[in-house]
Amino acid sequence: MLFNVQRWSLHDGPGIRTTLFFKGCPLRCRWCSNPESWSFDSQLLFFRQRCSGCGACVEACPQGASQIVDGRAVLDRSRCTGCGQCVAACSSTAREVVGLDLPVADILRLLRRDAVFYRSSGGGVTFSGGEPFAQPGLLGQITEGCAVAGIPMAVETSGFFDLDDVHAILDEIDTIHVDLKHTDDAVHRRLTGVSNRLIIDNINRLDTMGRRLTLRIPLVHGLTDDASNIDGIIRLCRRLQHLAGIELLAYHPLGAGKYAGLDLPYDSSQAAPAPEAMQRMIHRMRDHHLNASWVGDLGERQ
Ligand SMILES: C[S@@+](CC[C@H](N)C(=O)[O-])C[C@H]1O[C@@H](n2cnc3c(N)ncnc32)[C@H](O)[C@@H]1O
Ligand code: SF4
Ligand code: SF4
Ligand code: SF4
Repeated sequence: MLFNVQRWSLHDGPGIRTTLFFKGCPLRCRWCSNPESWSFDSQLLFFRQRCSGCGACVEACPQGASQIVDGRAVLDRSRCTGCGQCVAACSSTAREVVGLDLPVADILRLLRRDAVFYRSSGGGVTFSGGEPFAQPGLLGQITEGCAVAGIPMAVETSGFFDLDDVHAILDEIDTIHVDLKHTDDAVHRRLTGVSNRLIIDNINRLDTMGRRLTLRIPLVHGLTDDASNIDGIIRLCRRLQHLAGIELLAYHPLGAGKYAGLDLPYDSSQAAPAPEAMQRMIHRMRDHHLNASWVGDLGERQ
């Protein structure tokens, strides 16, 4: 299952791209801008502040998951299956379903239709998410179809996957972006819910296999921008033989509203490091002959 298909994307790899966002992720990064990607199942986003209390969703719901209480709709998530039947009934755009269960043939048709733009711009398809490697069956069928159609492929991954399971898929993918959120395992567990050992192991294995990868670091002030993390990343990167570059991503709060729509808590005190601190990190990495750049909110590179 996907949760979004973004055409004309300019920042998820070279050229003009179509980005496929895969649903489902084993991590829970505190700052994640795509919390609707976490669950592998279809889900309802419910924006309470837009609700007029008309009651149409109560009629439409086959599960009895919606009720009107004090003039506003209340959603019982334990009953909601994310079927989306209430969405069309709601004239206030208070409801939205995330989850696209598209047949692979339709996805490939869409990509082939955009292929003319890939050819003229050096672009292609990018697999993102969520964690694209967490759905190896779907990803494998799409990569197979893209390989036949000659569509260049890129991936944005958390690095948290079983490399042995996805070896053949990786062989088809041209451009690899792997995140590393923190080099300290205990901190990584606290911030993302999982250990970083598999991620670091995969980065090292990909490098040993001769794969050129770009390492991405999301920088959240006070969480991932500490000197020990930057030093740890420098140490790791200096050992890699095929590193294409390091991209520092400054935290942005663009996903904040979706947490409320999913009834998830969000820490709105999170912030990006100051621009001067970002520049210092870049220079420190460059002092170690690493090809580091800063990618801003809108994908602009500095
Ligand atoms: C949404 S993720 C999808 C790929 C994969 N799940 C991962 O984390 O690498 C794509 C990129 O967005 C970054 N990202 C996620 N939330 C962010 C935020 N609030 N601010 C800046 N970058 C963020 C991730 O670090 C990752 O490099
Ligand atoms: S998504 Fe389906 S189950 Fe959930 S509230 Fe709407 S109609 Fe009911
Ligand atoms: S249909 Fe929409 S506006 Fe009407 S009660 Fe339900 S959520 Fe509120
Ligand atoms: S790994 Fe990516 S998609 Fe998963 S929680 Fe972290 S930022 Fe979000």
